Amino acid sequence: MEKMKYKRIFGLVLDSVGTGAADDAKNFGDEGSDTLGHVGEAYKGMLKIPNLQKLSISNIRENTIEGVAAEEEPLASFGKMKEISVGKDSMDGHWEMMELPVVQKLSFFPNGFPQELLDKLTEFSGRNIVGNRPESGTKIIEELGEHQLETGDLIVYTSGDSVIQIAANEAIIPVEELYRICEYARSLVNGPEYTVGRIIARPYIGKTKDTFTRTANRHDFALKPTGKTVMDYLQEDGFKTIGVGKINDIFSKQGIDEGYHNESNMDGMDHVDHVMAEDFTGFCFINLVDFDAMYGHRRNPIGFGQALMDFDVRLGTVIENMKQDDLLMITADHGNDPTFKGSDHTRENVPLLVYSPQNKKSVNLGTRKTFSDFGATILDNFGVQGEDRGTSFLDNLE
Ligand SMILES: O=P(O)(O)O[C@H]1O[C@H](CO)[C@@H](O)[C@H]1O
Ligand SMILES: [Mn+2]
Ligand SMILES: [Mn+2]
Repeated sequence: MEKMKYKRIFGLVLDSVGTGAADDAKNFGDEGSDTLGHVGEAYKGMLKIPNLQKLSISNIRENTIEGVAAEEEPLASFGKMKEISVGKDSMDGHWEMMELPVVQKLSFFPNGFPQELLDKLTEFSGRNIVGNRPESGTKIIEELGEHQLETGDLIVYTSGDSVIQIAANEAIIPVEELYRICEYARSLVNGPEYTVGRIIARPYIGKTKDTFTRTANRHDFALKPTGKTVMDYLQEDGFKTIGVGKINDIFSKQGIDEGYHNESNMDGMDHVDHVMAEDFTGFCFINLVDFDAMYGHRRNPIGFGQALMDFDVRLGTVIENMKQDDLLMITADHGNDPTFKGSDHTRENVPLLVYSPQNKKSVNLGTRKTFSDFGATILDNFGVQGEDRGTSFLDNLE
């Protein structure tokens, strides 16, 4: 293939690592949110992310991240991306990156779920339902977990996203049973009346409210992609597609040849190291979810910063291991400012860092009009025709 500039492309999504309120943040009540900026402020100059810094994480911003200087000679090309999908959840963000922006109306449940849905869940599972409101997942198990241990009731809750989340103590509702209930819930909300982005199984362990801990058996049952994605088109043309972490759930495995489940960010980076040692031609799409699930939603800026610093060390290894014809693109799927009100995602622009050892220059890629530019660039590289919903920046990279 004559045009193929890069043989392997690694797309690395730092889940929820946004870089400042998007211009439509007001519509979401998210004006003033800035995940990276506020994590930097919480660290008062002590946030040490030298590899992200080298790649130019502060160069993309109007004000640099505290303690992280803008580089004079950055290693990567850099920019930001703006989201056009109607929501600010992981599914919206990742689908849009793969040229499938979510423009249909999804169902949200700010006042709890409709009774008919709850009745069906009870009938299927033989269990009563408690919760039934938007809430933080760790708060709701603290509140209702002991009740669940006594009664076996299901804890069903939502958030600002289009989600039905079901929390279940593994000791009393086995994970397999929980998954079956979630699959059933999935079948109820694929439209047209209710169209829900994700059903999320939230298993946890522990005997008392102070010791309840969620486990890595979390599983997301997303809406099936409503059309073809960049990964489908790559696969059809014989290029290899690999999903690491939540990617597999978010696309219901559609368009993915080889998938890896992550136990944590560090486990995810182990998978990345493993995949990098393989010889393939194609695209590896990676999601690291701890930033979001463990620190963003928990509104814990110190934990968030530590996760960034831990990731940064592993990023150093990735950079060292990259081959001449590899391309690394680092971005995020939405924001989740750990200093913001509430516990929901925040509508932010996301960083875009694009690095290859073969590139000689650092180019400012500006603010991309849609996350789909990410996928368009991948297709352009491999000479594959897709939906043309984004603008490739391949030719900007030198
Ligand atoms: O509070 P927890 O259970 O982590 O849930 C959060 O995780 C979901 C998926 O990102 C979000 O919609 C938010 O509700
Ligand atoms: Mn996400
Ligand atoms: Mn989240």
